[in-house]
Amino acid sequence: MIRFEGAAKRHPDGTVAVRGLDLEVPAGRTTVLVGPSGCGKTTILRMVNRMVEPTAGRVLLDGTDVAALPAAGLRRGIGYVIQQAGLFPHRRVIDNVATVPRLLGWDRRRARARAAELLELVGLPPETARRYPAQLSGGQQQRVGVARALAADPPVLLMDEPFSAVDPLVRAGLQEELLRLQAELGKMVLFVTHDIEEAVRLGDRVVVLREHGEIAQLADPHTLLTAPADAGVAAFLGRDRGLRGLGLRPAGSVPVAALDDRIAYEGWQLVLDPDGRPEHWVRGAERHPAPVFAPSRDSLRSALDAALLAPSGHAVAVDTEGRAVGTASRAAVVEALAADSTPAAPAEPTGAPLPGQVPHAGR
Ligand SMILES: Nc1ncnc2c1ncn2[C@@H]1O[C@H](COP(=O)(O)OP(=O)(O)OP(=O)(O)O)[C@@H](O)[C@H]1O
Repeated sequence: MIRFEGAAKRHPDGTVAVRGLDLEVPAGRTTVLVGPSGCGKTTILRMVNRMVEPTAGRVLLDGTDVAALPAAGLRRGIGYVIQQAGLFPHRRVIDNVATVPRLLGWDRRRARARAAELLELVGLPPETARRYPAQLSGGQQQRVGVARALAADPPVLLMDEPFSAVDPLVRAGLQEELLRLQAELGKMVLFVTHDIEEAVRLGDRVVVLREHGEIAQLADPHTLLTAPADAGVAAFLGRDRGLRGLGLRPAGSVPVAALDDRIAYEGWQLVLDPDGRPEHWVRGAERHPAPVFAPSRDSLRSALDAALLAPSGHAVAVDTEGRAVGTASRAAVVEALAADSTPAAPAEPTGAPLPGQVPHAGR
């Protein structure tokens, strides 16, 4: 387990990158740090392998303060994957992957055999082994980066935006591969991304950060999407951000409940204009716009946006004329996402989807 105890980083110029983080990263699971640019994600990740030393607090790895461990040895025991893979350009792919085993004193033959095994594990054809990194595609280079990080079978993998430099299709393939690998290997993965779709897809737990590495919410993806902690998190999940893959899928599968005055929308009441078009959600003196989606025309993305941004937690479904026909709760939208993303699986009769099902919503 990795444990951050009041871990903070203040740069010499006074910039506070991370104000003081308390966080536990459990073994065998994938924990994703997500948040806007500059919120401190990379800084937090690098505190683990001592590429950044905290200016206050500490980071414990399985109970030992990493500051007490020699940096080189610590890093050999932690896989590290970065954007653009960071491969050695003048070494062949096989020798890139064999680097850490060689540093650990393995003979060349054994290190190369292990490297060949790993290239296969990450889905690279054997002929890529003899090539140089520049002779591979971006997606293949990222796979080599993952193979290299796994070479010494480290219990911990740090991944810093590892897939953000490749196009969306390749990226989806790499994410798929990581899910498969993780199901097989069960590493302690700490993964950084600014993409909420990637976060909910890969994470067993998602840590939404705001400025200075402050935790806005820590939850499994299902909880995050159905019960964002506050308006800031909802806005981050909602409009303009991530979950783009959902934009291609129709919202027709979202179950819409009939409008009913008796439903308590957490105290909010929906106000319609004389033609039946939604105007506002009103609660006492509070008044908020009522985000809508048209099931016949809009995407799941629009339905999710509307549900996340509605103060009542319910999106208003409208017909093609914009008249309200019913409402859909956040949970209903998220369940539609989960159902839609697992068409091949036998249908679960009832109950909320488990964490781990919903994260694959982007597929
Ligand atoms: N050497 C430095 N000196 C001063 N400020 C720094 C230094 N390195 C990073 N920072 C600042 O610390 C903050 C956190 O940086 P960090 O790279 O951890 O953010 P991030 O969330 O990973 O961002 P991004 O998503 O853009 O990569 C930023 O405001 C950044 O400008």
